Amino acid sequence: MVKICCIGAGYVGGPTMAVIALKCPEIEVVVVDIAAPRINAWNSDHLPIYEPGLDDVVKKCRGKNLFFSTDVEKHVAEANIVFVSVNTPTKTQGLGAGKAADLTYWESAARMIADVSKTDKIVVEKSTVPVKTAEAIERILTHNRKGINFTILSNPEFLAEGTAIADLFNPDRVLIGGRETPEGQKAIHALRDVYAHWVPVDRILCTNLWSAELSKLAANAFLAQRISSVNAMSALCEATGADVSQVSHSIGTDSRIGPKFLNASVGFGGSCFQKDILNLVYICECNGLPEVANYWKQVIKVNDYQKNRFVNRVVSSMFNTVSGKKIAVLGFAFKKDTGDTRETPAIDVCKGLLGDKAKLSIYDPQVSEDQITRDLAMKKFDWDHPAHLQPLSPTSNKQVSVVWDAYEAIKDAHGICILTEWDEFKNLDYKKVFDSMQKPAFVFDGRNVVDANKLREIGFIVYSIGKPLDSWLKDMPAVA
Ligand SMILES: NC(=O)c1ccc[n+]([C@@H]2O[C@H](COP(=O)([O-])OP(=O)(O)OC[C@H]3O[C@@H](n4cnc5c(N)ncnc54)[C@H](O)[C@@H]3O)[C@@H](O)[C@H]2O)c1
Ligand SMILES: O=c1ccn([C@@H]2O[C@H](COP(=O)(O)OP(=O)(O)O[C@H]3O[C@H](CO)[C@@H](O)[C@H](O)[C@H]3O)[C@@H](O)[C@H]2O)c(=O)[nH]1
Repeated sequence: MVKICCIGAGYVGGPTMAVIALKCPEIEVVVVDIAAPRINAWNSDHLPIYEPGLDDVVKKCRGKNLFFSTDVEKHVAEANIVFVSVNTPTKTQGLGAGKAADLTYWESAARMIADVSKTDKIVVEKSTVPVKTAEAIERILTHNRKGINFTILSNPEFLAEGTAIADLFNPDRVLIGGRETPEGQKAIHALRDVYAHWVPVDRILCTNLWSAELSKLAANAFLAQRISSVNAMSALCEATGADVSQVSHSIGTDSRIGPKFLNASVGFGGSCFQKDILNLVYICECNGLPEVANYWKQVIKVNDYQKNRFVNRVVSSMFNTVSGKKIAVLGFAFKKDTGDTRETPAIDVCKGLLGDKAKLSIYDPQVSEDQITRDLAMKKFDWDHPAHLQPLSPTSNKQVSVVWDAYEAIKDAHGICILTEWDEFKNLDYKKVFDSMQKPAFVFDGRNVVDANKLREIGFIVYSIGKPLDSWLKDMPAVA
């Protein structure tokens, strides 16, 4: 029987392994983690992450061929295939701080695999890592081996949060990179056989190790670049009277461009895009390619500009000050259908508004008060971010309340900022909302989810990203 062990029970390890277990009933899958609370949650009725469809998949296989455990060493020792799906955040200190990937967790996992293994293993890089990481990992594994053969593969994950289960069931492609040696090819085939249980073989792409590692960073850079491109256009739309949705639709019908990932927004967030582009920038710099590094860095700068621009729009529209004014923040997660707040644009927007002494009332259906408080207190690494990302003072903490209902957040507010595109924000009773607010009542739609014309008929002053401006907003000072 093939035994798979996955190190790291996070947003990738948990869902990915649950789907492998579901689709491959004859394979035993154990997901291990050093974080006991996370493993306990995976073994409970309240899974540690919110992801549509995940509960069903876990319930179908948990206790049969899917297990969650903190006994990391035992399960790694018993496995034939070990996936490593640990976090690889941006380094915050030392060489490459603010850009390079922090491989501490990866290295410690690799050392542990080398220490506890007694049989040959395929070690699969599931985490997103810098190109050439496999070489370093190979060195760690082979340096410590006692006659054991380790074959390393790169199998980056392309799922997006909020649609993880659908993405895993029906991936555009599965990518497997390996050494061009007989052992490397044999390992590629073994992993391909696992995915071939449900993924058509023509969608399983096999490449060399470095292409697979770099493809992951490249895919995220290209995706994020589309958002920064459309967001840059949104600023120009506001200045000229063009409508960014019409522009996106028009360019998206060109089959070479395609319609997806062209929604203008308050900025992209999530644990991956910024981290992976910074990592790419660092790799380019280390390889003596400053022009290429600067090209990709600009994607992040435009994203910061977009968040900054949104804050400035809010403040300048409200008579150039939000001091003491209640602002309702609807949505804190980085996108809908997830409770994940890593790098959410809401953090920067909230900090910007707090910097101008606003009082915030925040509501998100999936994010807890604890999480929001932690996020707003966290100091962001400042490599060359704009100055609006001000550290939070203890007084500004008192200016934040977190509530469990959108109407409660909105009551008596001067303005509403929609920062996540949760479906429920489209369907609020906006007449009731208007009646409960201070006047003039403002809506700043950072996700273009509301029908701006309908809201204007009710009496709101509405700002939608990249859309023709209300006459009220046109006369306000220029923002940048
Ligand atoms: N989140 C996503 O949507 C996504 C998608 C594709 C790829 N990725 C990449 O996948 C990797 C994991 O991302 P994530 O979002 O699942 O991270 P995560 O932080 O949710 O999970 C990582 C887990 O690894 C555990 N861990 C760390 N070191 C360990 C060790 N030595 N032994 C055992 N457990 C250990 C942590 O406790 C944590 O629970 C990252 O490299 C990320 O870039 C993430
Ligand atoms: O047209 C768009 C599409 C997305 N976003 C924003 O972009 C961010 C990222 O969204 P998305 O890519 O859907 O979610 P992630 O879970 O971050 O997934 C990305 O990052 C993962 C981690 O590497 C990859 O596996 C996925 O393929 C890649 O889409 C979110 O803030 C979205 O709101 C926009 O602003 N406009």
